[in-house]
Amino acid sequence: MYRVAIVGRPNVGKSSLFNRIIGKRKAIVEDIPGVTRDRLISTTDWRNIPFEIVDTGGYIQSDTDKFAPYIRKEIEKELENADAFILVVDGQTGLTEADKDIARILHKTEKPVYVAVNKIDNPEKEDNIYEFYELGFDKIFPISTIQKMGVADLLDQIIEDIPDYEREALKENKEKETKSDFIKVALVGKPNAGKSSLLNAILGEERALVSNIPGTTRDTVDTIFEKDGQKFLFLDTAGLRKKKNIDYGIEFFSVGRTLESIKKADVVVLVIDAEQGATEQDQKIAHLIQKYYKPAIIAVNKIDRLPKRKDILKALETQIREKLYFLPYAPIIFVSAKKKINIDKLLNEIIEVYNQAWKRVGTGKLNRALKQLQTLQAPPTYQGKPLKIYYGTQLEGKPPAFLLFVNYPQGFKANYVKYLENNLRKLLGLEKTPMKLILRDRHIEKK
Ligand SMILES: Nc1nc2c(ncn2[C@@H]2O[C@H](COP(=O)(O)OP(=O)(O)OP(=O)(O)O)[C@@H](O)[C@H]2O)c(=O)[nH]1
Ligand SMILES: Nc1nc2c(ncn2[C@@H]2O[C@H](COP(=O)(O)OP(=O)(O)OP(=O)(O)O)[C@@H](O)[C@H]2O)c(=O)[nH]1
Repeated sequence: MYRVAIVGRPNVGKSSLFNRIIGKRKAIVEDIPGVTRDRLISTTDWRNIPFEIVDTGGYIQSDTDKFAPYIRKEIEKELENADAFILVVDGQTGLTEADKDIARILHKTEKPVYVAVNKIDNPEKEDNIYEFYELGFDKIFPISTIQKMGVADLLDQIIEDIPDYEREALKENKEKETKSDFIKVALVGKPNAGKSSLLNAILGEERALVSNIPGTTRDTVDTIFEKDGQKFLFLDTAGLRKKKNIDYGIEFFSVGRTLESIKKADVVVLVIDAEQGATEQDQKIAHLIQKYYKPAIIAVNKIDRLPKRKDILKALETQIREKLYFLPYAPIIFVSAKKKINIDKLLNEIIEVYNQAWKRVGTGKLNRALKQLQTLQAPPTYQGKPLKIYYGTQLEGKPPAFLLFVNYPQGFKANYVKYLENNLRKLLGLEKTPMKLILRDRHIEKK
């Protein structure tokens, strides 16, 4: 996903801007190796276009140039990761040496840089932005996060500069993802959920090969496992096979490692402790799964500890669905690693979910479904004109992504897109996989 990083010296209002952009959404801490300060990240959208926004955090509470080395290191890390930058500066203080330092680093990249001159709380102060042209960037916006001014214009410009989605999607596919012999599985979950036990239950008596797959990070160890002719590759199982003694705080949960496994996986198994139900930490991991559009299974472990009553399981399922409402496609399976309950079922579900993620839908079938859904519930109007979906086509690769050509992409509100998504899942047999709907202006095609 397109990633926009907020950078700037301390106290200019980076966090205020970040919070204004994400609104009521939740941010999670992103763990980047080598970075000294926490980074907050959230997926958000503007005019229906999703993107990621990162708050690179404050650096050091000092206004001397002593913090320059830190800033340099942190921003240089982000130069690779982000697709665009918002350089926040303080319009009341004016241009500082530290701003220039940061600008110098940002000039190393070709990626777009937007200068947000913050604390312009009064339109009369807009002239304060001119001195910032010295930084060498021409997209400069007066904003006030406190007065809620200027942020929309800034976001409009950012969105406009995002390269067209289809090209992006195709570029991803060029990395040539093909359906391989192995299903790469990440077993993730909070400490003590039972990941190690579950892996052992899966491996059972059968001898698993522990392999060091070349090209992956040096210290990861993956485990190959084969059952009834289907090969599975369990990712990063070193920590699961040999217990590590890391004391995760209750508040802080390091997602770095988990994130790496999730990114690599074909299917993510999120292990949840049945006695606790879905917790805040599970929610954080689930957000990552969703963010990377990963097929997933929610394995509710330790059911041997619960009384064998249908209503209890039902209530647990409801709690999990509510808490992890943004992963509606992930099947829930109740398992016990200890008593080996439903282990085969879990493996079969991994295969099923994997196959759905690779499913190809014919253009005829897709367009009949789109037509049917528009007839059942017509899209709303936009600026007095009826919205229309002309036709759709599936993009290459997984998970299923559909490009829909419409008259006004910006007019389609989230609830109608959700309606389409939910019902396309049913009509196309994609209930267990994430899916992307990309709305595109039909006229762009002709440009
Ligand atoms: N007047 C005014 N003050 C603002 C505005 N935005 C932020 N501030 C104030 O500026 C100060 C710093 O804001 P933060 O958002 O914490 O700045 P930051 O860049 O994230 O700071 P660090 O975490 O130290 O790097 C706070 O006291 C804010 O209230 C604004 O638009 N106008
Ligand atoms: N009753 C019961 N206990 C289980 C089950 N699965 C795991 N446990 C217990 O839960 C505890 C944690 O299990 P682990 O497999 O070490 O959990 P983990 O998720 O790998 O933990 P970390 O390595 O800390 O991330 C151990 O005491 C296990 O014996 C289960 O199905 N039933």
